Amino acid sequence: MNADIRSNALLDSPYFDLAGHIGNRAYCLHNVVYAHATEETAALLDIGVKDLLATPMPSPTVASPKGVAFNIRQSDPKNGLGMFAARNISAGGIIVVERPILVAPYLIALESHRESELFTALLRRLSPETVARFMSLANCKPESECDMVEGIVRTNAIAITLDVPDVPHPELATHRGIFLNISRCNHSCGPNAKWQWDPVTFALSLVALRPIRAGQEITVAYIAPTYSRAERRTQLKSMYNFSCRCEFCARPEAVTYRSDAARSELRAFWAADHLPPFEEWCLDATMSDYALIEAHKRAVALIESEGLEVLDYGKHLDAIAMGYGALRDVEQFRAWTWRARDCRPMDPAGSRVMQNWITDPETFPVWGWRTSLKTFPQD
Ligand SMILES: C[S@@+](CC[C@H](N)C(=O)[O-])C[C@H]1O[C@@H](n2cnc3c(N)ncnc32)[C@H](O)[C@@H]1O
Repeated sequence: MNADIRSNALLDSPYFDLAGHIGNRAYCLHNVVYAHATEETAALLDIGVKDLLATPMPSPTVASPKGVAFNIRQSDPKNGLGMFAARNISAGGIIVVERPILVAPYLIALESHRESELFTALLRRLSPETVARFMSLANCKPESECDMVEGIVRTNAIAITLDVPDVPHPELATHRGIFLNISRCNHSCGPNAKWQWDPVTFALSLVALRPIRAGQEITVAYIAPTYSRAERRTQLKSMYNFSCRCEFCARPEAVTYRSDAARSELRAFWAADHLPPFEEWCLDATMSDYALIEAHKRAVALIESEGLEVLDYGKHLDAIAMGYGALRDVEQFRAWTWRARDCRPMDPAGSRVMQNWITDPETFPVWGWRTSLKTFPQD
């Protein structure tokens, strides 16, 4: 393979300088080796990138739940197959942890090969069962655009970042992976799950963003969901060739108008200058006691109405709890810390710390900061 692609012997060194070789890439086909696992992954990698990856890859730090939490079956007929909850799943719960079957750079500096030839070469390194499952995945691309293998990759690839230096060349870390189960998740503009990639263990977790009832479809967002309905639909059509049929796109026009405004407000929420930093609010008596708390509560309300827990929901809950802690409001502090703790069931260490704060609020690191520190600015 390398003979046909531009090669550079320098890249074969594990200590090579990643910068400076952008115009002279050499790739290799590589089967990733996992510790204590039999999953198979065929990867097309820059040779230098391959040498920087751990081998064998360590075991995932989070495991798939005991007993299958999902099944794959027909969704709305026009949406094809989808992933459905096999039992009730709580917010923050792991639905499945999966290794990719194929990995390739997001951008491949090709001189003579077509992408589809590279993907076909990768498929030859996998078992017939895995190849058959790959070939059964959805293909949204017309034949006039690309062949079936490339169409399947382009329909199902999920962006992943490898554990290699990405400065000043982010493309060296930026890759795409194909996952046999998680690829079956359909898109929603108010998704109830999200992808969480761990580059160190090469594992993708699917995590619930809010409680999902048994039988409900599990959805993710293929694109940033804060754009307007019209913008989202244009993007989904051009990237994945479908007209979104999620419940948020199906809302009546008047609701869509409010929804677009809410999403735009959420997109701007963390922008610089929008809110004073927490320490500044603690010190400045000219600001309302509730300035920060009310802003974050509004964001929480907008997120809940739009189904956008994917947008830092936990960070807003933390900020509200912190605000009440700084004001020494025991009751509200406990209530919001409880909520912040409940959206992190997979973080036992963090949950324990929060539980201690609920039991004894005075141990919260910024307890009473605003009530004891706030001063009026001097002229
Ligand atoms: C990655 S696949 C998802 C799984 C796919 N439904 C299957 O049968 O394997 C992406 C394709 O699913 C369909 N799809 C996903 N989300 C959809 C939605 N919200 N509305 C309509 N079609 C959707 C589209 O055909 C899209 O190109």
